[in-house]
Formats: sequence, C-alpha cells, structure tokens
Amino acid sequence: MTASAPATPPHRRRSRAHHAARRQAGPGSFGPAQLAAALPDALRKLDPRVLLSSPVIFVVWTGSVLTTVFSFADPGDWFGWTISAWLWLTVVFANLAEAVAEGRGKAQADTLRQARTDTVARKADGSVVPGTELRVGDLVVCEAGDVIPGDGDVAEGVASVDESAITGESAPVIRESGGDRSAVTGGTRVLSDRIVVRITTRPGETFIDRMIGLVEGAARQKTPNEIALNILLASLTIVFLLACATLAPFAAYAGTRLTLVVLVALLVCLIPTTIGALLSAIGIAGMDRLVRRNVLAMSGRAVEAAGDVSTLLLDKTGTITLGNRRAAGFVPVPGGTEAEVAEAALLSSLADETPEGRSIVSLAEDAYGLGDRYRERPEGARWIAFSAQTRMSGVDLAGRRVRKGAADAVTAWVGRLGGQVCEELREPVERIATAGGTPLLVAVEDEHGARVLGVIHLKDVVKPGMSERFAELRRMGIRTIMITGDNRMTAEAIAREAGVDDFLAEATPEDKMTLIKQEQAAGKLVAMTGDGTNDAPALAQADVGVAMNSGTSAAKEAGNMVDLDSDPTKLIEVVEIGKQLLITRGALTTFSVANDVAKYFAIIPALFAAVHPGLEKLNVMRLASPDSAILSAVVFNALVIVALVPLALRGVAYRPAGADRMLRRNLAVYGLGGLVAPFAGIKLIDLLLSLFPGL
Ligand SMILES: Nc1ncnc2c1ncn2[C@@H]1O[C@H](COP(=O)(O)OP(=O)(O)OP(=O)(O)O)[C@@H](O)[C@H]1O
Ligand SMILES: [K+]
Ligand SMILES: [Mg+2]
Repeated sequence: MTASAPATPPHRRRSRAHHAARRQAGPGSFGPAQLAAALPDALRKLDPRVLLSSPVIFVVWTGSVLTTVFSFADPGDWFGWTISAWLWLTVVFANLAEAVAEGRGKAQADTLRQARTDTVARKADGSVVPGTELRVGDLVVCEAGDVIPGDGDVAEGVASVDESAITGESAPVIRESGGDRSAVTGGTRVLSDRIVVRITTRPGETFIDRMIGLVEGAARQKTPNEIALNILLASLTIVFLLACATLAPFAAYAGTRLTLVVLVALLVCLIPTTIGALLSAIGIAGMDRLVRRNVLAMSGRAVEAAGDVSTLLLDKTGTITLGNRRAAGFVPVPGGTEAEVAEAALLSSLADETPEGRSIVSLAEDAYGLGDRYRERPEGARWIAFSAQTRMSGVDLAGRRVRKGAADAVTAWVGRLGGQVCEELREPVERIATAGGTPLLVAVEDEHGARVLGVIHLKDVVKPGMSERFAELRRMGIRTIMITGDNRMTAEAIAREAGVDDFLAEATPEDKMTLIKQEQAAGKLVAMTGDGTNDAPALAQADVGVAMNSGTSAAKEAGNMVDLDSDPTKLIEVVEIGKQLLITRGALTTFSVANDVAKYFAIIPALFAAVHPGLEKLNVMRLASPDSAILSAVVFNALVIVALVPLALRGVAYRPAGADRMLRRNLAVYGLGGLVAPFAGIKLIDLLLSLFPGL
C-alpha cells in the first residue's frame, strides 16, 4: 500500500536539462523585439499617478510637462521642442526598463493560467461542485487521471502526482497523508491510486494564483532597501533642484541666458535618473531569476536578505535525506523474539498515518506474516498519534499499552511507569544510530509491568551530492547547521556523511525556533530550509525561509520562499541571486551618481565659457555651443538608461569572493566608468549634432 519515492538520479538529470532550457529562454534574450513589445506598457506608465512611486522620474515627468508648455508659448524655438522631446523620451525609457522586466514574466503567467482550468470537485460526501465553490476544510476525492481541484493536504491515502504544470518537472512525485510530503497543489494531476484531500486555501488565493501574481510582478512591493535608496535619491534630487535654482541668479549676474528649458534640462542631467529608472527593473529581474530556478519568493525582502545570509539551518529528514524513512528490521531484547517486537510495533502503528508508521505495518505484515491477525483493528483501542513534541506514538488497549518512539522518549515513558530499560539494548541502538539509521524503541505496559521489547530499525538515505554543495556554501562564508528531532548519534552520522558544519539533535519545534533567535540576536541573517509541519515555526522566524514544495501546507505557508524542486542546496543559488541583486543595485547606483556629478563639470564650463573667457581653460571638452552642450547632455542622459537595461536585467556577474574585494572592484569599475562616461559620451553626441547645420 505504500509507494516508495522514485530514485533521484534519473529525474534529477532531466530536471537539470529542463532548467537549462528555461534559463536560456530567459535572461540571455534581450533585444529590440522585447523593447518594442514593452513599448505599449511603457506608454501606459506615463500616468503621473504611476510615476509617483519613483520620485526622480516623477521630477523628469514634471520637467517634460513644463518645457512642453513653454515650447507652445514660443513655437519657433526648435531648441525647446528638441529638449522637451528628449525629456519625454527619458521618462519613456525609464518606463521601458520596468515594462521589459515585467514582460518577461507574462509568458510564464499565461502557461500557469492554463493549469488553472476550472475543474469540478468530487467531495467526499458524494456531491459534485465546481472547483471555484470549494471551502477551506472540504474533503475532496481524487483518483487516477483527476486534476486536483484546489490546494490542500492529503488526508488519506498515497498517490503519485504529476506536478509538471507548476514545476515543469515531468517525473511523478509521491504525495501521502500523515508525513512531510502531504501537500498537493491545485491544477496538478493524480497519476495513480486514490487520495482524499483536505482543502486548505480558498479559490482565487491558491498557490497557482499567487505564482501568477508573482511572475507578473503584480504582487511586488518595495523592499525596505529599495525604499531607503528611493529616499536617498529623492534627497539628491532636492539638492540638485536647489543647486539649479541658485544657478539662475548667478547666471543672470554673469550675463548668460538661462531659460527655464535650460534649467530643467540641467536639472534632469544632474539628478540620479539612471538608477531611478532602473531600480524597479533590477528588483523584478531578481525575482524573475529566482522563478527561472524554480524558486518562488513571496517577498522581495527575503531575496535581499538571502544576499547577506550567514547561517543556514536545514532539517534532516526529507531535506538532507530522501525522507522516506522505512522500517528495515526488528531487534529483540535478549530472551525475546523478533516476532514479539514485530507484533507490538505493528499494534502501535495500525493507526499511525506517518510514512514511518506505514512502513512498519507493511514490514510486520510481509516479513513476519502478521497480515491476517490485525485485519480488523482491535475494539475499544485508544490510538496515540505521533507528535514532534512527544516523539512517540502507540495505542492503549484493554489491559495493555504499547508505545514506539525515539529512544529517550520511550525510556522516559517506561521509567515513569516504574519499569527499566534493558542495558543490552544499548548496543543495537548505537549500531543503528551510528550507521545513520533511526532506532525506535518499542515498549509495552501490561500485568507484568512496563518494559522495552526491542528496537525498530528505520533507514534513510542521504541525498546524493550533498557534501560538495555544503562545501560550496562554506566557501561563500555560510555556516550550515542540521537540526533534527532524531537522536544524537544518528544526527552525528548523517551530519558527517552530508558534510554540514554543525548539528542540533533531539530538537523540538521550539528548539529550532530558539536556535534561530539566538543566531539572529548575534546579528546574523538566518536562512532555514525545511518541509515538515514541525519546521513551520522556524521557517516563519527565519529571515529566509525556504519550504520544500514536497512538504506540508503549513511549511509552505510559513516560509517566504518555496522551492518547486525541493532541493535543499538550492539555497546556494538563492544566495547568489540575492548577492547579485544587491551588487547590481549598488553598482548602478555608484555609476549613476558618479555620472551625474561628472556631468556637472562637463556642462557648466561649456555654458559659461562664452561670457567668462576665464572659464575657457576648464572647457576641456570644447563643445560646439552652450545649446549643443545642454542637448548632448540630455540625449546622453536618456540613452544611458537604455544602454544599461540589459545589465539591470541580467545582473552584474557574481563570483564567490570576499565582500570587500567585490566592493573595491565594483567601485573601481562603476565609479570610474561613471566619471569618465559622460565626458566621452557627451563629446561624441556633440560631434554628431555639429554635423547638422545651424547648431
Ligand atoms: N511515527 C512515529 N512514531 C513514533 N516515533 C516516531 C515516529 N516518527 C518519528 N518518530 C521519532 O520521533 C523523532 C522526531 O521526529 P520528527 O519528525 O520530529 O523529526 P525528524 O523527522 O527525525 O527530523 P527532522 O526535524 O529533520 O524532520 C524521530 O527521530 C523518531 O525517533
Ligand atoms: K541624470
Ligand atoms: Mg520531520
């Protein structure tokens, strides 16, 4: 009745190929076609209410309106018209950057919408309703071939599910009740068997709906870092506004004609339009890069935090290991028999819906021929369900109580009832644990008192390729800690095999939370990957909480990212993307500000040289005329935005290197580049303009 998860290697391979395809279709392809496609959206964004979210671009918009109005007053002034036109273009280019970034998610959103086709739901009570009328808590039946009508948890049964609609991954996955692989997503299809699903989200708020919102950028909110940067840009804008305003009387005194058009043009050149135009595109592109790696970030803040993460916590079962812990054998105490242990283990597991419980039932039934004895569940039994707090499960029967669970938990239970744990069991428990298995003690209490009968050996397998990737995290300066509810020895064995830096064993959900809070109190940003309901509080507390898509709804709800591939080492890529986002934003801000300051020194001498021959020495650029200097600067200022759109979307290249070195390198490249570029660019445009007669 249990189905085992497919072995990882073949489908992993397919998955990599699939991602490669997705990636190629993405960031590399940016060209005139995309710009043209984004143009209608860019024009729609000329609405000043939309522009208000970017103070710098709003100032440019206001300037464009002013110069246009003035040009109408003096229709023969070609200079005014040309400046107005280029100012409008500056705003359109800024909108274009954002529209192109958003456009890249639209195709994906369309694919997702197809998966959201309206299905009918067969409720467990026999009625049939449209999927759009489901309520939270409804139980629906899904059989082979059915499209699951909504998000939920499997309440009963095991099935293989085709999740390719959301993950793009064609290999089926196992979804089952009780364990950490219980969440199903509406729009995915059941391939075999029958499951009963308890609906956990309202129609319209499902996972696919949220994915669509995300890839379209509709759900995007400004992150705290973005808001801070916007405030800085607004302040710079005010400073330059004042600078330009004071320039007017100074110019009048010097005898230069500084019209409103010239002042507005000068202002637009000086305020940080480049970064103001590209800021939101950089953020959208970062989210988009994550989506392409099958990670859904529910908040931009989490993506930024990922760039600065220094501690990574991972849970063991299902994250570092494959997560289908299965019973491999029963070991009796001296004088007992395997069959005795098997029977007690079976009794304690008859109502245990966890994968561990079910695997114990099937081992006892198949290998020990106990299948017939408990076809009918015993009358009057009180079933004790497993919980991560008690770390035990079992049953109370008339005159007999049976428990199985973590060694320390069962030892304590037997102790409370006046019994003693047999010392001879220490050897098999340690042997199982040091091999990375999980020993579960089986104990009974009856008229002979309380005692341990033996040990169940649960086996799990570390996912392939873990230690290499943890080594990579170490190189990035991130410390990995495995946390598990399992015992110390098992934890140590798995930790060594997987190559994590540290581990915490016998952890309750509260312990996981406490560990995160401690790290955070020490000023560290903490990432956590997990899949279980017992991981949910920790996932919520972590700065970056990556839930495995294979996990429970509770985990996916609590985290701020979901990895559709359920690959715990995906965090390496998440961190890289986060760092790249921060570096790209920093680099383009540096470039933008350096650029604007340089413009000041490039244009002012040209403006005043005519009336102040003394300034002629400063006029190193030898621009044709004051008008040509201003126009060249405005044109350059607008074109720089378009030129940098690909970099904003692709991101600055990231290599795992020390933060200091990255910073120095970027300051050199983008700071110096920003200083030099205006001199070269404005001169070039000035030369081109001088080819037109009359300038
Ligand atoms: N069905 C069960 N019945 C009784 N005891 C169980 C059962 N499943 C697990 N246990 C015991 O309880 C312990 C804690 O389980 P829990 O699910 O909280 O953590 P875990 O899965 O071992 O680790 P992780 O936190 O990495 O997922 C297990 O190590 C095991 O000893
Ligand atoms: K500017
Ligand atoms: Mg678990």
